[in-house]
Amino acid sequence: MRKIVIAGNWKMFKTQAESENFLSGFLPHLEETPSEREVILCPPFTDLSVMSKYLHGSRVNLGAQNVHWEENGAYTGEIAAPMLTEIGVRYVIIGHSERRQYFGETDETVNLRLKAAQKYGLTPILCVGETKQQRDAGETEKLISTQLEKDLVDVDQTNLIIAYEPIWAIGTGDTCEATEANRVIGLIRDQLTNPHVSIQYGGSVKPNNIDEIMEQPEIDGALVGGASLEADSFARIVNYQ
Ligand SMILES: O=C(CO)COP(=O)(O)O
Repeated sequence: MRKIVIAGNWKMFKTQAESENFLSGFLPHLEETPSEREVILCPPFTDLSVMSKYLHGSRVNLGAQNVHWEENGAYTGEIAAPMLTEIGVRYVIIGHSERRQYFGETDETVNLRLKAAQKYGLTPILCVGETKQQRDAGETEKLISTQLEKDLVDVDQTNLIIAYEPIWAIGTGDTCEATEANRVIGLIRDQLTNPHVSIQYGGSVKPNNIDEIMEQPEIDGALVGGASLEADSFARIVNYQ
C-alpha cells in the first residue's frame, strides 16, 4: 500500500515564535484529517527543537531540509543525522532544486546524503524535476531518469519518498497540469524496484488545486512550499477532499 504524504517545506521562512504561532492555528484543523494521511512539516533547523516539543503527542511529524553524510566533523554550516534524530526529526528533504541550483548539490552528494539519512533512521524525501528549458527541449523523461539512476545507487527503496517537482512550477503559480504530473510520476514509478514508494507532486500546490492533484491515481501526496506557511491554507491542503 502506498501511503499518502503531505509535507510542508518552509524553506528559509519562520522564526521559532512564528513557528509556534503557526502550530497553534494549524493543529486544531487536524481533527478533520483522515488518520491514514501522513502530515509533515519541514521548517528551518532553528525551529526543529521547539516544534518537536510543541508537537509531542500530535500526529504531525518533523522533517529537516538537508542533512550531511558524515556523522560529525569539520563541515561548517552542515547538520548531521544524529543531531536531527535526537530531537525527534523523522524525515529529511534531499536534493531539492534550490539546493542543486544555489548550493552546488550534485547527484553524487544527493546519493551520499540519502544513504546517510537512511543509515541513521531518517526517511528521505528525494526531489527530482526538470527546468523549463529541459522541458521545452523534450528532455524531461531523460533528465529525471538520469537523476533517479544516479541518486538512488545503493539506496534502500523501502524507506524512501520521492517528490516530483518541476522547477518551472516552483514558486511561480504555474502549476504543472495534474494529468501531466500524473504521467511523469507514473514514469518515475516505472523506474523504481519497489512499487510501494510514495511519490509526491510539488510546485505551486495551493488550496484551489490540491483536490484535482490528489484525484490523480499515481500521485500519493504533495510537497508544498508557499501555501504551507499559513495555517488555514496548509490545513485546507492537508484536508483535501
Ligand atoms: O519547492 C517546493 C516545495 O519543496 C514548492 O514550492 P511552492 O509550493 O512555493 O511552489
